[in-house]
Amino acid sequence: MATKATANEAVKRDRFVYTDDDVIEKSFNWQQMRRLYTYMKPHNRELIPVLIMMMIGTLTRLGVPLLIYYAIDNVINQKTGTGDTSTLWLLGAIMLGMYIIQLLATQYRIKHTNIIGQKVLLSIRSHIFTHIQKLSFRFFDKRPAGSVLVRVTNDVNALQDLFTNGVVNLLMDIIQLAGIIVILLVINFKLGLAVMITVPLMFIISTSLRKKIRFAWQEVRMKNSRINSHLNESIQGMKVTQAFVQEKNNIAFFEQMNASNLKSWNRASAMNQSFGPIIEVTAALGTCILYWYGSHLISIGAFTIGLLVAYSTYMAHFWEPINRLGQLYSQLLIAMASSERIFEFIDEQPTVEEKKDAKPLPQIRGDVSFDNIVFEYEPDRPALKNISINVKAGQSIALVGHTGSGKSTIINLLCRFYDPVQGSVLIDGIDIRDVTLDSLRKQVGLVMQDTFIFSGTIRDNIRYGKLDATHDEIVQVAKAVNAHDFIMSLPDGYDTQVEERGNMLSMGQRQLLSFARALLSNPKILILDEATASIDTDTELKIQEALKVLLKGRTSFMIAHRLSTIRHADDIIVLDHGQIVEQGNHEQLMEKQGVYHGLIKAQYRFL
Ligand SMILES: Nc1ncnc2c1ncn2[C@@H]1O[C@H](COP(=O)(O)OP(=O)(O)OP(=O)(O)O)[C@@H](O)[C@H]1O
Repeated sequence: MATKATANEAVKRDRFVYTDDDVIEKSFNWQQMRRLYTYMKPHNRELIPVLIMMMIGTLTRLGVPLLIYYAIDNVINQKTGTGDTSTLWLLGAIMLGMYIIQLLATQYRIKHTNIIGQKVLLSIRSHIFTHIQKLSFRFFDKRPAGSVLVRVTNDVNALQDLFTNGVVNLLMDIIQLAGIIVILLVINFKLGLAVMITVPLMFIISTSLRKKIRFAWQEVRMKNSRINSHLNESIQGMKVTQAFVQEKNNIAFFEQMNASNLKSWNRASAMNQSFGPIIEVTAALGTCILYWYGSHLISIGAFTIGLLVAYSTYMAHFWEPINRLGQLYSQLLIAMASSERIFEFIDEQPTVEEKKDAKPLPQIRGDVSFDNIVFEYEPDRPALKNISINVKAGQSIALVGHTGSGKSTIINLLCRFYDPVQGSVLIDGIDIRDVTLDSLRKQVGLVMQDTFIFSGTIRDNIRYGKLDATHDEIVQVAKAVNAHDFIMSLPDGYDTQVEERGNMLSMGQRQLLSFARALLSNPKILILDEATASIDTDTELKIQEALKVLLKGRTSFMIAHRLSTIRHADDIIVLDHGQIVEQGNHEQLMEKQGVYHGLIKAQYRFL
């Protein structure tokens, strides 16, 4: 039965709300199974020796009790307890040989099913990762980074058991179980039937108890993931927590979560512990029937001691396959939910797609026009309304306006992170929807406000703009944008390792690095999302000088906040609620005493 892991439940206390929207189990679905199998298919050939080894292992396991029966009934004299020693030695040696074969076959099977399983997981993981690289911004708008991460890690890992053990074990268990049943029935039909009363019993107990145990562990997992989310949030927001003196509140909440987790763990663990004894009692019931009815059959001469021993050995092997089949069922249900989420992801198509006949954008001059653009992120909530802008190659454009007025949206459309609902964006007169995404984005450089610094060295970070750049080229661009001096003052110069997201660098330094990165990639069109954070006048001067170098000979679009940047722009576009309300250079707009004049005056008021 599908289990919605309390989808709408939320842990709620003060500001903390965590929803559990993860469905851990789903009912069995053949179509999905078939789709999962496509990842397994390329490894079918590798599976053949594994299956052969599995067969050898199972057959030897089934053969051993028959040897015991033969030794007791045909070699050992039951009155004197003696027998033909050489035959007994021979039987012992055969049995030992069978055990060794069984051991080797099992080792081979486990090792190789694990290898194949890991290969399958690897191909699923890389399929998802490759797919993510192609998805459009619209997709990421809807999903927090965490949920994307979970797909690549947890959901793929959840398939691990199924691929490493599930498939081969299923076959092995069915063969072993069927083999034992057939042997027991052939030897003595009535006794076979009598002792097999325990089989359905074991199935029922195993599936119903396991279901309860599964749910109990799911609760533990859910609570664990809540704790992880809370931990993550707490660590990321530590500065804010301490600044607002919320530590005590945080600790209390964490303790409450921890206590609840422990309670669930104790419950699940107690259930787990009860599983073994209950099954043992059921198995003992089978043994009782065997000895009671078996000894009766022996007394009337219809059965032998050797067969009785063989029967009890077989019955000891009953439980393993039943147990594993039950486990496989749980694995399957979990795999259904995980694979559904994985496939939902893989089926997601990029909204910004390259046309089939898209051609590479030729080397551009840098003319840009927005032709009557209408755009909306959400239906019926236009973010841009009838925007028309014409920019000549080499001009610098400043986009200004209140927050939410549509500045970043214009930039998003120019990079083709989204497509307009109406109108078109043209570069050198070519509609950007007609060219390949690669060739477009290679010629449009983007310097973001939140400069992303990857973990690695300073040199690697600059080189991100042109992977084959030489050291000299890197130093040259760093010098040109005034970044060289600060880089050389770092412990290892260009080889200094910057930690994830560049926390060791100041805002201004990060911005200079991103300028160097952009200059190295040498795009004809440059987009600059100017950082708003106040930086000291010295750095501001450095940035201004760097900007002059950077913008030379390029068409530039700047989301500008600093007056020093705006003043020098060839054209200033003032946006309000997704519309252009004013356009002109600084002097013209100041003279007009309109929205721009108001914005500039407001900025001065704070200076
Ligand atoms: N990913 C998104 N999904 C839905 N709506 C969005 C998205 N991004 C922006 N918007 C909305 O579109 C409008 C324009 O946003 P945009 O980011 O272009 O403004 P902006 O002028 O760049 O603002 P800021 O100066 O604060 O960066 C806003 O109303 C915003 O709420």
